[in-house]
Amino acid sequence: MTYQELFTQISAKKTYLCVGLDTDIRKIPSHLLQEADPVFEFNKQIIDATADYCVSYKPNIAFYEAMGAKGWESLQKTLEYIPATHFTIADAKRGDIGNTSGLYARTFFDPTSSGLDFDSVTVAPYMGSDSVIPFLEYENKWVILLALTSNIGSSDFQRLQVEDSSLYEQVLKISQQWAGADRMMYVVGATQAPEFEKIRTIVPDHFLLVPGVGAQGGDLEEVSRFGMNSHCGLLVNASRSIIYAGNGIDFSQKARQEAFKIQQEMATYLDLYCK
Ligand SMILES: O=c1ccn([C@@H]2O[C@H](COP(=O)(O)O)[C@@H](O)[C@H]2O)c(=O)[nH]1
Repeated sequence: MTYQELFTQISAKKTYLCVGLDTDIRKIPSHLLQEADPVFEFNKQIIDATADYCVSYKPNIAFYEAMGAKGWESLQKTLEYIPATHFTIADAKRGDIGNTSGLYARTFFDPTSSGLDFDSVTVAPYMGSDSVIPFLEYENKWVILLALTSNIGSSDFQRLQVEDSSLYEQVLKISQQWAGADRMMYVVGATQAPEFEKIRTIVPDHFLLVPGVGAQGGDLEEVSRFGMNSHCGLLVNASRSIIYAGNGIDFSQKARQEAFKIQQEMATYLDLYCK
């Protein structure tokens, strides 16, 4: 999916919500456990219930890897079920020496090899350019580079001062030599709202993937006010607050209501701040 296609979806549906498919078999409603593939059945119902109100889905790969071969199978079926109109993110946080990164890229971007055909993958910048560039060798695929994450520990390294700015700002500056806003996004946590204004001076055009609203307490209004650009430029992720909004037979209805609530709020912010 291209930058323009993503913006077209956002404008048409008045939402920049990304639903996180962090599906933990220990947390899904018990009536699904009798299904042949409970994780896929859960995801399928969540997707059916929320697709109208979001533009993106982000399975966090940890939740699938933890289940071994069966988890990879559920992941593949889930990815195939997501409508082509929705931008897909493999939240895998990979990155290694170039030779190995090439194999990670193949895992998420080459369906003839792995069966997976994601639009994008999250990548850690720590090992530098040669660890990221192999992901960019796939046409029409995106790298989403970790910049300023939502967790407390983000200050351990990401906010360390390097020359005249913090390490995460250097990540934003230097990585722009590797790809433009049409192929690269950045992860910035919703819990870091005061930083968004500064971030927008460094990367005015890029999309930011923003996890941390809902369960982590980030403020959607603040993120939107300080982070939005003229092409929206935001994909705001919520995982647990949507997919586990209910735990009974009506779990998907509850998820739909939660996604609808966020979409309604986002429609207001698009009118106010997408300029
Ligand atoms: O900085 C980051 C980067 C990634 N994540 C991931 O996003 C979701 C958030 O889930 P919630 O349930 O909405 O809190 C999850 O997959 C994280 O691993 C993040 O939270 N922060």
